[in-house]
Amino acid sequence: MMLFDDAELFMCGTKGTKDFEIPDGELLLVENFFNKKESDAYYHRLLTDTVWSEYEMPMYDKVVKAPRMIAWFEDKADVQNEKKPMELTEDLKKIRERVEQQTQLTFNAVLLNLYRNGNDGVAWHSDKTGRSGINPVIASVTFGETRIFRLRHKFRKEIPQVEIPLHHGSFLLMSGTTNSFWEHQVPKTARKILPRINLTFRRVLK
Ligand SMILES: O=C(O)CCC(=O)C(=O)O
Ligand SMILES: [Fe+2]
Repeated sequence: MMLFDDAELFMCGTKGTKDFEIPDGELLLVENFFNKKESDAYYHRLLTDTVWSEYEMPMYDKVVKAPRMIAWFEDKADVQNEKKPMELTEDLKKIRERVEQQTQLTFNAVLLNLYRNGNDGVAWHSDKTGRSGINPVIASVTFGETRIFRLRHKFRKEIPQVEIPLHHGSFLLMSGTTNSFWEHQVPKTARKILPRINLTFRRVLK
C-alpha cells in the first residue's frame, strides 16, 4: 500500500472548541487538537506499527467480522489476569497525556479502530460495556481521512440527529449521560477514501 505521501492530503479543521449542547448528554469537539505535523506523524506510525486484528462480533446466532480492524491497549492490571492485554505504547501514552490535560480526567485503556476504506464503518451503538460502568466518559481522537460521526437520541425520535465530520487531529468528548441516552455510528461511504484511525480512551474497571 502506498499511503505515506497521502497524509499530505489530510486537512486539520480550523482551530476551535464547540460545545454541542445536546439534550441528555454532553458533547464537546476540539478541532486541530493535534496540529497537522503531529497528526501526520501519529497517523503514519499508528497505521504501520499497530498490530491490527479483525474483530468478530456476535450477531443473533452467528459470529460476523466487524467492518474495521481494531487494537486494544490497557494499563497493566494490578491483579494478573489470564488474558494479558497490550500495554499502551509511547505514542499512545503521549496522546493520552494531551487528552488527560484537556479533560482533567484519567484513562487506563484505549481502543484503536482502523477504517481501511469507505466499506469500513461502525453500526449504531452506545459504548456501555460491563467493565466501564453505565455512563462511561469516552475521549475520541481521529487521524487520517475525515469520516462522519453521527449521533441519535435513543428514545426521543423528534430530536434531530447530530452529524460531525471528524477531521485529522480532532478530539471529541462524550460525557455526562451521553452514552445512556444517545447512540452513534460511523456510516460507510461510496467515496474513494483513504484510511482513518480513531482512538477512544476509556476507563475500565480492573
Ligand atoms: O470511529 C469513531 O469515531 C467511533 C468509534 C466507536 O464508536 C467505538 O469504538 O466505540
Ligand atoms: Fe462507540
